[in-house]
Amino acid sequence: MADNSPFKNILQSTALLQYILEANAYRREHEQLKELRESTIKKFDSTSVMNVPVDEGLFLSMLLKLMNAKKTIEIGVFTGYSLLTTALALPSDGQAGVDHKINFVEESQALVALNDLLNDGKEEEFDFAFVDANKSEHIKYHEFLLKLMKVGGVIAYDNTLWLGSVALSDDAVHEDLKENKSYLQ
Ligand SMILES: C[S@@+](CC[C@H](N)C(=O)[O-])C[C@H]1O[C@@H](n2cnc3c(N)ncnc32)[C@H](O)[C@@H]1O
Repeated sequence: MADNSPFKNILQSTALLQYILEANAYRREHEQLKELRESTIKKFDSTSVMNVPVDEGLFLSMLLKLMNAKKTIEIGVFTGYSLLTTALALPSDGQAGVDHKINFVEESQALVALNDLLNDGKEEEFDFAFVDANKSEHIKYHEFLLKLMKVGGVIAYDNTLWLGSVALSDDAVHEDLKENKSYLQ
């Protein structure tokens, strides 16, 4: 979320966010994640980048390590910032790199992939899930994930606070959104 964000009302705390990023998050970002973030910005332009922000990546990483998560599921990959964050946070079992930690399912419909996992007998196998795909399907993902997660597992949803808009008046949100219709997609 950069200074040039078009969401004037939604992002009232840009200065605070910038401080968090510069004083803390950027300094702790893994080298490969930095490379991925920069090449994503180069390829798609900075205003349309959908990767999770650096501070959120660090939070996910901390959560995974605290939980000692071993098996996770991610819905909504884009260029893989949160996926690589997760892979780097999982234990390596003595092997180098992260390839062996990722089973990428190339399926444009997450609901199909989730259903396949259940049909393959993966019930109660996952410690952690991160959901960052089609927002209107979140509730359906949730129903599948409840079956796929172990008891005590954690399901994390991106955009839960919707850039802070949940705390704003409808008028303020609409003022931002009318100029940024893509935000609703
Ligand atoms: C916001 S991006 C994910 C960003 C990613 N978590 C990251 O940090 O780089 C959303 C992704 O979900 C994918 N997506 C949208 N609808 C989907 C669906 N129904 N099934 C699977 N993936 C979907 C999009 O193609 C896009 O890659």
